[in-house]
Order: sequence, then C-alpha cells, then structure tokens
Amino acid sequence: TAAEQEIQALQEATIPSAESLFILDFHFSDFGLPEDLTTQATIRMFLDLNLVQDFNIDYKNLCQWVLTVRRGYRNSVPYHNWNHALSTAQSMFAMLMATDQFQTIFSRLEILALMIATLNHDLDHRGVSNSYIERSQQPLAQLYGHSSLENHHYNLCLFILNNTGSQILSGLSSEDHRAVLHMIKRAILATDLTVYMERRKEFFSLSKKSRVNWKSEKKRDLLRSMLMTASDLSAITKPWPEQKRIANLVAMEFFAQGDKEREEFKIKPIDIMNRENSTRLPCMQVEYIDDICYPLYKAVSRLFDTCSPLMNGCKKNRENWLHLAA
Ligand SMILES: C=CCCOc1ncc(C(=C)O)cc1-c1nc2c(CC)[n+](C3CN(CC)C3)[nH]c2c(=O)[nH]1
Repeated sequence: TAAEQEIQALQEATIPSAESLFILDFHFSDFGLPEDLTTQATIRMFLDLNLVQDFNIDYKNLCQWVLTVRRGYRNSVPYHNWNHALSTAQSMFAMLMATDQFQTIFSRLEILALMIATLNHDLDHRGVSNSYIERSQQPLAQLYGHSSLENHHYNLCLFILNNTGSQILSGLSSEDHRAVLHMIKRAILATDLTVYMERRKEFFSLSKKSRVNWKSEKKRDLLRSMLMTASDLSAITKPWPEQKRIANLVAMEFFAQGDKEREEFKIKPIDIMNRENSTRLPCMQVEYIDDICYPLYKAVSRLFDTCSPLMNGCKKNRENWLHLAA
C-alpha cells in the first residue's frame, strides 16, 4: 500500500545531518521544508539525542511511528497541524542540544518523554479551543471534562504507541515504560495554557534563586512542564517574517472559531477570536507577549542562558508588533 511504501522509503532514506536541516537553530522554520524532510528531521532528532540507541528502538517501528503521528494531525487546520508539532519538537531539541545542564538534570527517559510529548501534544487538534469544545458539548467534553483537548491528544499518543508496528517503547523495562508514559501525560497536559498560568509563579520564583536543587522530582516535573510551554509558544520568538506568517495562520484559525461561536452559540467571541478586532491584532499581540510569553522566556533564560535566543526573539517581536500597533 501507499503507507507501506512511505514507511519503506523513510526507512531506506539517508537521513540528512542536523546541521544541513538547520534543526539546531533557535530560529529554525519548517516553512518550505518538503513533507518527507519533516519526517526525516524528526528521525534525525531521535538519532542525535541517542534515543534510538539508548532505548533499543526498532528503526522500522520508529519510521512507522513518526509517519503515523504526522498523519494524526489535520492538514485542514491552518495552525495546529503537523508543522506546529514539528516546530514544537524542534524547539525542545534545540534547547536540549544547546544546554549541557539539561543533560545532567534530565535522565535519558525524561528526554525521551519530552521529545515524544512535544511531537504528540496537539494530535488531532480541530482548530478550536477547550472552551469551544466544552460549550458545543462535543463528545470530547463529555469524555474528558477539563483540559478535554489535552486529554484527547494524550490518548491518541498512547494509542499510536500501542499500535503494532509503531511500538517504539517496546524495548523499555515495564518500570521505565510506566514512568515514561506518566511523564508524557504530564507533559502533554502541561500544554493547556490554564495549567501553565497556574504553575508558572512557582517556576518564576525558582528562577530568581542563585542555585536550584534539580534533584527533586517535583522541581523537574515543573521544569519539564515549563519547557513544554516554551516549546509550544516558540513561534513567538521567531524572526519577524516567520512570526508574521504564523500570526496570520493563528488568526485564521482563531477567527474561524469566533465565526462559529457567533453562528452556532449566538455569542460574541473573545477579542482574539473576533474578526472585527483584526485591526487591533498588533496590540493584542503585545499584550499576549507581555502577559503570557515574555515572562516565561525571561525565567528560562535566567536559569539557562543558552536559551536566551528565545527571550531575545520574543523581545524583538514585541517591538515589531508595538511598531505596527502605533
Ligand atoms: C488572532 C490572533 C492573532 C495572532 O495571534 C498569535 N499569533 C502568533 C502567535 C505565535 C505563537 O507566534 C500567537 C498568537 C496568539 N496566541 C494566543 C493564544 C494561544 C496561545 N492566546 C490564549 C487564548 N487566550 C486566553 C483567552 C490566551 N492568546 C493569544 C494571542 O493573543 N495571540
């Protein structure tokens, strides 16, 4: 079948180096990257983090797993699609590869969990938020209640990992298997912005300490969650042409939800989802950066200065949006 041929082609492909794919760069953009190179870039990340070797991952299973995860995203959705999943995983990869401290703070199993979680964190996203799902009483809301979407993303991640032919965790001991699934679930649920807003205060105070004892599992869990959000929102740190392009995709998706909310629920959508506010998009972006993004990148950069390109990119985009808002 076509799927089997695609797995075969990926399995036989010579995977380009990280340098030639620019996946070590914080300013990486997958814009224009052909689809088959996006799957090869994912394989390259797993290879260069030594995960294939450390966890005895069968290479054919890894290829099938990557292709199945890619197919799990809807290309009908402007922003929350495979490209967003890949960029999120690449941001995590760039931070992990740039920061020696992460190699000592995190175990190999934690690195594996973060890479699986970033790639799977928005699986089957429909381009609408939790609040829309809950209001429209979609089955997902009945099924999962709060963080309904993130629970759905995790369950699909689990489904693919259990699928014959894509069981990349089959080489793990049962203890490691249980531990990595727990960390993957925590990491995916951490990408719900409400969870991030609840937990970030503790992280910000940690970032002001001169020294942090990362031996504590509680602190490492918090750090993993914050790095998930830093990766998830990393488009806000990209060079202006890329940020502008992404903002248009996000706006398309948000305004489409706003239109549906007006149509189906006869309600006025929130500001960022209200197409009538599109002229105020720049100043909404400045607010978004000030309230949600910049404080996170500042805290991460304070703890790990190798990640400061994320903070600087975010600061630069604030200036760019402010200039447009004037
Ligand atoms: C209409 C949207 C304009 C474009 O918006 C964007 N463009 C680009 C990026 C990016 C990451 O590069 C991000 C955004 C962007 N994303 C936003 C999100 C989801 C992460 N929220 C949540 C929902 N709200 C709670 C109610 C907080 N507000 C946002 C915003 O104002 N802008």
